[in-house]
Amino acid sequence: MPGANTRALEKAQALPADTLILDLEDAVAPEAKAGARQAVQEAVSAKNYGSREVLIRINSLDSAWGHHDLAMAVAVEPDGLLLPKITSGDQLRQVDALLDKAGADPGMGLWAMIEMPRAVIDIREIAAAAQDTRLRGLVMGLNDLALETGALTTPDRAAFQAALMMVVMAARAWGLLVIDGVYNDFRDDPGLARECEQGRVFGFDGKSLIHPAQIETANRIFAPDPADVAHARAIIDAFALPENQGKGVIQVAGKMTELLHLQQARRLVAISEAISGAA
Ligand SMILES: CC(C)(COP(=O)(O)OP(=O)(O)OC[C@H]1O[C@@H](n2cnc3c(N)ncnc32)[C@H](O)[C@@H]1OP(=O)(O)O)[C@@H](O)C(=O)NCCC(=O)NCCSC(=O)C[C@H](O)C(=O)O
Ligand SMILES: [Mg+2]
Repeated sequence: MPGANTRALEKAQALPADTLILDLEDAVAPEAKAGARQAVQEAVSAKNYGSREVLIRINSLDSAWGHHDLAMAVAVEPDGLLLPKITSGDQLRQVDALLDKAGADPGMGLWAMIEMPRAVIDIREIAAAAQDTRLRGLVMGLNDLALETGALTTPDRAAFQAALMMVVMAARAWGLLVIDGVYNDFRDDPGLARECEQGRVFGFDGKSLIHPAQIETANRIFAPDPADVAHARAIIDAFALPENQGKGVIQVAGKMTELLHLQQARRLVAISEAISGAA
């Protein structure tokens, strides 16, 4: 939500979203930047967002506002910073070093917007910064990617599918979370649902949203299916049986089930339990 929109900042206290992104970048006009920074500072300091994770999207450090945004964020300690238009791992290292120098809480994570052609091409190098920085996740920015590439945004996102999958692959290779881009037509619920389904098929952990009306759909589609959770529990129980100790492959409900499926099952159950715990 735009940092300049104080009604949205207030409304966010009751929205059923896992994470709130308070934006100081593209959703805020240049003349409103200082006011938005002040509003975000007050909103985050008040600590009224409960268990929702709070990220502040700061302006680029190359802009007139980036360093002021960073200093404010260090002071109010959000859960993380979302960095726009990242094109290299070194940019993440630079912010990481500034956070350390400013004495930021080591728990404050970094998230990178992947929205420039160079970011997609160099995604492997950007994601690898997870090894030596606070990088926690990647967020697709398809509005900027469309602007930069000239590619058209169609309902099947054909022009972006390769990029989307490259980013998911890189995130998984380096143990990062990965969030799909926004759907601009916030009154088109079937369209949003279709895009959430596609994002889920591609392996995204969730979807970034721009309007409260989009939350229910995204939560429904990205939440684990109860039947899948039940099957995951059956896999965990089956591998725990004494007769299956030391086995690498067993059958569960008629399906070949290997240790990698056990790993997947544990992840699904953990997500499901996190959602019920937060509800
Ligand atoms: C798109 C909007 C400008 C529409 O706003 P509005 O016309 O006010 O919508 P509504 O009248 O339907 O709003 C109903 C109520 O909901 C509140 N509201 C609206 N949006 C939000 C929000 N994002 N968070 C919290 N609350 C919100 C309104 O205040 C109304 O409240 P009430 O008074 O109680 O009725 C607007 O939705 C908006 O600004 N959305 C977010 C835009 C944004 O943040 N853009 C940046 C992120 S997208 C991006 O970064 C793309 C990426 O970088 C890329 O390149 O792709
Ligand atoms: Mg963008």
